[in-house]
Amino acid sequence: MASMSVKHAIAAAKKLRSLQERFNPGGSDIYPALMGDEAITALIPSGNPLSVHILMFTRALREQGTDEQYEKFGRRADNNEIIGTFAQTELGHGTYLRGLEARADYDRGTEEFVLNTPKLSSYKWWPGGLGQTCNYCIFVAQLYIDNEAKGMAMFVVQIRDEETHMPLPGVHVGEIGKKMGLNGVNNGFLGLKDYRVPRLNMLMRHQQVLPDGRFVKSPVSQVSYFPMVFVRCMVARQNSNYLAQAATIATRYSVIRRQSPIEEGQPEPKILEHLTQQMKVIPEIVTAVVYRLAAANLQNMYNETAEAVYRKDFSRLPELHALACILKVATSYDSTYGIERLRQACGGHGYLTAGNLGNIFAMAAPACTYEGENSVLYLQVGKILMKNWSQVLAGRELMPSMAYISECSKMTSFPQWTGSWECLLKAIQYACVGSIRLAFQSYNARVQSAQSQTAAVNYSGLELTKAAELHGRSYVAGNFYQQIVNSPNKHQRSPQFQKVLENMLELHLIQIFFRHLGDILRFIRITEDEISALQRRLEEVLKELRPDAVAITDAFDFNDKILSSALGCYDGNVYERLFEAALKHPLNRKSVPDFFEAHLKPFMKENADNAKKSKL
Ligand SMILES: CC/C=C\C/C=C\C/C=C\C/C=C\CC/C=C/C(=O)SCCNC(=O)CCNC(=O)[C@H](O)C(C)(C)COP(=O)(O)OP(=O)(O)OC[C@H]1O[C@@H](n2cnc3c(N)ncnc32)[C@H](O)[C@@H]1OP(=O)(O)O
Ligand SMILES: Cc1cc2nc3c(=O)[nH]c(=O)nc-3n(C[C@H](O)[C@H](O)[C@H](O)COP(=O)(O)OP(=O)(O)OC[C@H]3O[C@@H](n4cnc5c(N)ncnc54)[C@H](O)[C@@H]3O)c2cc1C
Repeated sequence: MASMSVKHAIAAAKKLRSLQERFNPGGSDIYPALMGDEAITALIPSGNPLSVHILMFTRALREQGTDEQYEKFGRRADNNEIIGTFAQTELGHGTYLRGLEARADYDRGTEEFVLNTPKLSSYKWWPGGLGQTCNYCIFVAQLYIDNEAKGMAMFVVQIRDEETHMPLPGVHVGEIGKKMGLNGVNNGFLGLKDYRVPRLNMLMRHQQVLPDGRFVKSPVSQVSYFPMVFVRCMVARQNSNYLAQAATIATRYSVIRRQSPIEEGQPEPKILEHLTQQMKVIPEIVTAVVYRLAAANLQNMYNETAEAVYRKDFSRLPELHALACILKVATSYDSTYGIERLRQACGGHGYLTAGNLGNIFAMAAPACTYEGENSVLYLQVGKILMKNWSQVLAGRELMPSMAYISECSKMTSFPQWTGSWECLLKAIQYACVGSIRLAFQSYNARVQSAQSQTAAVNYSGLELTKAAELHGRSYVAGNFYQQIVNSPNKHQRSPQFQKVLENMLELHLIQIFFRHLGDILRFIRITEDEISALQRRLEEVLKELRPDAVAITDAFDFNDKILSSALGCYDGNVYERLFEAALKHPLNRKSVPDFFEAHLKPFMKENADNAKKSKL
């Protein structure tokens, strides 16, 4: 599987090169890489072994290395002359980066770093492509000078000979084993023993070690985390894509499959005529659209921030970090749960490999873990919200994506309930700010009672993650509302198209309202009649969107090869394709399976003989 994946990945990487040249000659725009990676990823159901090379290795060399280091290593990596990965996570640590055990000791006598993974738990473990594909890596280690820890640093390390691909002396490298999915990615392990690299193999754009061993600290230590921020932005887009693929499959199947008359004596309808089926499928279509728009926004913000960081302007880093965390978590959670809901909406056939929904789930699900485990990132955002609430209390302005927090903090009560879109959006934001205030009271009380910040974060963790989740909902719903209601190109849309978009906004806001009704009722008084009115509107907007469901998913424009699903094929010949796939199964090559003579027949005969004996 790994070699097939590498073959496909190389073919797609060549396509990526032509995309890059067509869309952005010589540029470093992310979109061709994004498209290329999506194409590669979608065309290789077992995952793309070059993904981390494309997304992290090349980018770290460009953003963390000096111009000279880019010339030496980055250009060859961009040109796929060398293939690398990003080796940060260890067998013993993934989340807690300050606990990483791999070390780099500076030897001023030879102007080299001596790299070691001192214990088994220090082995790098998980990096994509590390097992067999890569001959280089970015090796993340704790930097030591005269045995004094200086923090994390990144090193360009060659792990295999470029001609023979043999592991180099001092390198212990291999595959970590079968996974739930992505088994074409050859995630690997790496141990280094007294492995020496020249001083100039440490990426030194932001921090330096001088020949005499003097250390020049980075102006902003967090800039070394920047490669992860990019991938979190990527995950937001990639996972909204996975959800869109699954929604396309389930929608097409739901207008082919007929089951259970709605009226006695009537013919069996398409299953998408059942209201409960509409509630399983249509909200997922809308969620895919909502996150694709949010991810595009985030990507633009990433590009702007990356250019600023390149100019040593780090001012936008904190906001990008917060948004990248919140969107990575929200899209990976919602896409993973949404794909499983869509699989279930396809009944038994949804469980067949020929439907491909299981594989799309297996591709989407690990994003809840990699690039920052989701609940850890929610806690990270919770901490940032605490900091920003202190700013609100001090009357200071907040970053643009948190401006609503200041506005809501000035409201003494929630205005008269109208049920309008603005009202629904404000209700979600108001509940978020109420949750932030409560979390802050708990967190601050703990800090005031002499608990350390880290301990206070831990013991306030449930309220911090709730506040973070609602902040994510507020940001995503607010972005969608702006794009539908206040977009500058709204006038270019046909009235019919605008109506479909507004129906999607109506559905998204009502769905989020009902999902967080408990959180909202904690801070806002809403009557039973007002809630029942929203229930009616939910049923109504599902009915309104039902005729557009296929057209919206067709507009995602996934061809049959990308969907790779007998349930979601464009021509709708589901049963013929399911049967065709079944007949291809190896067990159908013979009428009598080999196990009959070897196992089944003796087993049945032994039981028959025993039955006869027991009658005698
Ligand atoms: C294989 C896939 C195939 C197909 C799919 C194709 C495409 C799909 C897209 C992507 C998938 C492709 C590849 C994925 C491969 C996966 C790679 C990895 O997983 S790489 C390893 C990822 N690891 C992590 O993310 C580690 C998580 N941990 C952390 O980030 C930090 O430890 C944590 C943030 C939790 C804590 O940071 P720490 O410095 O220890 O402490 P603290 O929280 O106090 O923060 C201090 C200070 O720094 C600020 N900060 C923290 N992080 C960042 C950041 N990233 N950027 C900017 N600022 C940051 C933090 O806010 C705080 O600031 P203040 O001091 O409070 O001001
Ligand atoms: C498919 C895949 C590809 C990957 N590719 C790469 C790669 O290319 N390069 C790379 O370096 N890494 C890679 N990783 C590793 C990934 O980054 C880590 O798995 C991830 O960062 C989580 O760390 P961990 O596995 O150590 O989990 P842990 O951090 O041990 O998490 C286990 C549990 O502990 C909880 N926990 C941990 N810390 C805290 C805390 N402070 N507060 C509360 N709860 C906490 C977590 O929430 C989680 O529930 C990959 C992983 C996967 C699954």
